[in-house]
Formats: sequence, structure tokens, C-alpha cells
Amino acid sequence: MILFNELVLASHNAGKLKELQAMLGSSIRVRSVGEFSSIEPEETGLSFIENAILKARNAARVSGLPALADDSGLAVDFLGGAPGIYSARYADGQGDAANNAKLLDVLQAVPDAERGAQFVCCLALVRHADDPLPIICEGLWHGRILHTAQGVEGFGYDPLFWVPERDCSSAELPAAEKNQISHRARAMVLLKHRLGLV
Ligand SMILES: O=c1nc[nH]c2c1ncn2[C@H]1C[C@H](O)[C@@H](COP(=O)(O)OP(=O)(O)OP(=O)(O)O)O1
Ligand SMILES: [Mg+2]
Repeated sequence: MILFNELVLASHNAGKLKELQAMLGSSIRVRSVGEFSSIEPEETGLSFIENAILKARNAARVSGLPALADDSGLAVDFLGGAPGIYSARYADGQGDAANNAKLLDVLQAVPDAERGAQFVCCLALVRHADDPLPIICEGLWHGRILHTAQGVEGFGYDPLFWVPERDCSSAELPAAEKNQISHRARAMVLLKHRLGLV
């Protein structure tokens, strides 16, 4: 079991921060890396794991605290797993609306049966910036890409992600419900077990 009572979340994404904070609850005092630095590290890794570790080390370095990073994205079967680790940069850094518009466009003629996709979340926790043994936990969430956006909750690709087990898009799920079944929720359950928090 690892003992600490304060943690920095290594994300600049408001939607993610909200979800991670809600999932961690009050068990640990949570700060955000934005309190320490507004510079976002370049995500130069070739995998979710590498990018999560890179972000966690950066946040630990600027804060002096243990750090938890989340690298996540959407892997679309028809696109061979793209946009994957490039999900946030899919429309060249123009943001969520442009990313979603581009995805709908490239999948325009693709039938439902071939629109399978997974949200992927990789959490990386480092005790300090040079931690030689980061804790890594992953979660997947299977769904399908809709033909048009639906719902206003959540962030990112949520309005395009159909959740078969709930018969709605992930942007139509109340936050509390998404936080129990999402890729991020699954990774967080594993992390809490590793930390002895549950
Ligand atoms: O639950 C989700 N619901 C909808 N979209 C999601 C979700 N989870 C990840 N995503 C999308 C958003 C972004 O396009 C990419 C993450 O990119 P990623 O680099 O990990 O995060 P980011 O740049 O937004 O913030 P940061 O790196 O500071 O944590 O996947
Ligand atoms: Mg990022």
C-alpha cells in the first residue's frame, strides 16, 4: 500500500479533471497541475502508457507532489484504431467540435455494423518525478460511433459515442452514471485497488 494524502492531477482538460476528482472522492486531497504550471508537456510517446507517464512525471516535477495522469482517446475499428493517442489532436488542435466534425465526416458512408469503437484510458501514477516504477492501470469502454451528435453532458467525443448497455450516447448519461461505467471508471477501480483505497 502506498501512503500519501495529497496528489496532483496531471491534466489540463476540465472535463477529465472533473471526472477524476469525482471518482477519487474525498479519500485524497487533490490539486490540479494548472495550479503549478500552465505549460502543457508535449505528448511525444507512441502509446497511451508512454504519454501518461510523461504527463505524470512533468506534473510531479512542477508540483513536488505525487502525480496522477490520464492519457485517453477513442479507437475506431474502421480506422484501424485511429485517432487513438492522437484523439485530442485529430483536427490539428482545433478542439472538440472540430475533432467530432472530422470523425463524422470520415465515417459518413460507413454502416452501423462497422462503426464499433472503444474509449481507452491509461492512468499513470508516479510517487515523484523520477519514480522508476510508475503504477499503470487501463480501462476500455466499448461502443459505436453515431451518425450525428447526441447529448450535451461530458466532453470530447461523448456526443458521438453510443453506449449499447444504456441505449444512449455517453453525452446523454448523467455524470454519476458515466463515472461508474466508463473507460476512466474501469481504470480508476484498478488503481484504487492497487493503492489500497477500496
Ligand atoms: O470520457 C471521454 N469522453 C469523451 N472524450 C474523451 C473521453 N476521454 C478521452 N476523450 C478524448 C478527449 C480528447 O480528444 C482525447 C484525450 O486526449 P488527452 O491527451 O488524453 O487529453 P487532453 O489533451 O484533453 O488533456 P491532458 O492531456 O492535459 O490530460 O480523448
Ligand atoms: Mg493531452
